[in-house]
Amino acid sequence: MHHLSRSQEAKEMFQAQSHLYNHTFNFISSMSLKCAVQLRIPDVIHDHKCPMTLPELASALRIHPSKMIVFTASCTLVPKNGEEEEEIKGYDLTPPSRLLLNDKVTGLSPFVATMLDPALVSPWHFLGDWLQGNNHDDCRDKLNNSFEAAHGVNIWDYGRKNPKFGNTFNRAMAGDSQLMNLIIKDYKETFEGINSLVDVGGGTGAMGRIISEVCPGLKCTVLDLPHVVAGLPESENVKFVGGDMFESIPSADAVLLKLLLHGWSDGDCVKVLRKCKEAIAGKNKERGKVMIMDIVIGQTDDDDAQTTATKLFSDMLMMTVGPGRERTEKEWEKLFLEAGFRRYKITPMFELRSLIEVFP
Ligand SMILES: C[S@@+](CC[C@H](N)C(=O)[O-])C[C@H]1O[C@@H](n2cnc3c(N)ncnc32)[C@H](O)[C@@H]1O
Ligand SMILES: O=c1cc(-c2ccc(O)cc2)oc2c(O)c(O)ccc12
Repeated sequence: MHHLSRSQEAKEMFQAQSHLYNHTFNFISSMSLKCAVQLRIPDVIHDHKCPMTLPELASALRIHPSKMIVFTASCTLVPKNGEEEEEIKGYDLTPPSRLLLNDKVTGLSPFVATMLDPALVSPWHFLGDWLQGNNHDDCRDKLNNSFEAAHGVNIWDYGRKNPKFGNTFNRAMAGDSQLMNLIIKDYKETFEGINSLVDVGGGTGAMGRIISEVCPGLKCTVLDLPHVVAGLPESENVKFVGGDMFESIPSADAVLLKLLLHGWSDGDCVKVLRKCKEAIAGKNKERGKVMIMDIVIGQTDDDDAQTTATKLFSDMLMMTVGPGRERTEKEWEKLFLEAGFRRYKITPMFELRSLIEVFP
């Protein structure tokens, strides 16, 4: 084929156009992933027990084969080659799509579905106006974030008023906690000498149950909003308390804050941390500590580009769905000192999460 030679300037413009369209269409990757989760494609392939051809998959999903191409373009499927180089035997699961299986140990399908639920996506349409302080509804008081601009209430009141969303959100967070099953044993000594633990904002208790399985003597109290913990089944070692962490936190040897503080402003974090300090003051002073499992920006020098980008997306997300943000070590340290703590220790746990132990 004969190409007319283009000027360098025109070439750069068309490359720029392609780049721009790529960013514009990036949401299609997310939405294809959401659709794959909705259709339970990972479970269908897993249940088939060997790679599936596109016609087999299309038939199992009751989808026209021509429409299957969209899923091969998302990260959920990988082609398995046959003997001939060009021959594709079928499609199999990738490591990320294995995490989407409805499995007891891992299970991130609810996380994907919730993060891409219209309730969490619609606030992005309000971001520009919210950043400039232009609220659509003049009658409303100052709105704290784009979620409030979109829905008129904060995410927790929205979850209370819309139980379907609230339950989905809680399942998403429980799925994130389930992954801790893979490494919790490595952190057993972190809980040594601790007889009681309060998991503040612990949702439906997934983390409490995981910890109590590896530390059988440990009594765990899960504090969360009353509508979140109402009617949840308790066990000998995992109990629930409905309340408000800004008002009071039950006393214990240690307090756990998993993915909690990143959802709040610096001022709110300092208030919660002061309440945590009161909660651990009375008991086992030697061992008393706050254990934070959260994101640290720039955690290690060898954070790969994808991990860094994911943390920065998360920073934008926290600003959009709430008053929160992700923090660097320096920013975390400032909160601890302001709340009256003296010392902390950061241990990177895995790509997206660190354990920060904070001592009075
Ligand atoms: C992002 S979720 C984290 C859940 C859990 N820690 C985890 O990692 O799976 C934050 C939790 O904080 C709870 N929460 C929000 N405001 C709260 C408050 N004032 N007092 C207690 N819990 C609260 C929410 O209901 C939610 O379960
Ligand atoms: O909607 C969310 C999502 C998260 C979240 C982000 C990144 C992760 O690696 C895990 C979880 O956390 C939230 C949160 O803490 C909050 O207060 C409100 C909403 C969300």
